[in-house]
Amino acid sequence: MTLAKICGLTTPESLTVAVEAGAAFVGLVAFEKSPRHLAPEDARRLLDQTGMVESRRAKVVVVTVDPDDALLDALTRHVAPDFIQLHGHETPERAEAVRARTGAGIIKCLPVSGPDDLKRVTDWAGVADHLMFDARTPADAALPGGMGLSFDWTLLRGVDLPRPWFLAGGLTPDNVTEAVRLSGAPMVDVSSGVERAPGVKEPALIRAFLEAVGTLPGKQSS
Ligand SMILES: O=C(O)c1ccccc1NCC(=O)[C@H](O)[C@H](O)COP(=O)(O)O
Repeated sequence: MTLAKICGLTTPESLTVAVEAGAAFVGLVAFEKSPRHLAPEDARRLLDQTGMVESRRAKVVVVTVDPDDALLDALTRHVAPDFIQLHGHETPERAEAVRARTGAGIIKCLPVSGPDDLKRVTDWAGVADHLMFDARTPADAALPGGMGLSFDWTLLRGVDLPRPWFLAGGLTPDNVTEAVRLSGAPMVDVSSGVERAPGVKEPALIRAFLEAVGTLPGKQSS
């Protein structure tokens, strides 16, 4: 079974659709430059509005970019996420400190534009619970993720990876089947591919994406 994360959810409607349609992970973005940004208090309100605090029907992931301790403390207090996704230039040492400070699991995103980018994987073997491979955004891009950009999925095929991993970047309901076939990904992540405008999720696209993922054969990730 291929597992899916729907990222950048900001409304009760889209969060509910994602969970009910089978997302294993739901992502909330805590990064002020993002159109999907939620302050910790707003993230908590969203979880409360959808009953997610009690049910935890999907794992809650908060996406951060080089978070400082004040943000981590606020996220822990208000959200208590299952995972913190590190989407910046964090080192393995900083990731260990984030885990110790928050008690959350760690998803480390590694940007990919070519085969050399996969060499960094070994640094994260004993540190991250999950890895994420996302398209490297241009140096002048507004955001380091959530840009709808993809990379050569075949780079990941047959690569021995030390942790369960997500394929991310430019996935859509129409291409996710091919992306998993070419990469061998056990888990997939999407944001802009299920939006009608930046930061505005489209429930029908969330359902279509999760339906496509649900039909995939594949390895069960842990
Ligand atoms: O989504 C954002 O706004 C964002 C901002 C800053 C850092 C990371 C961000 N998103 C991280 C994700 O996990 C996205 O789902 C991932 O980059 C894939 O995005 P997309 O290509 O739009 O599907």
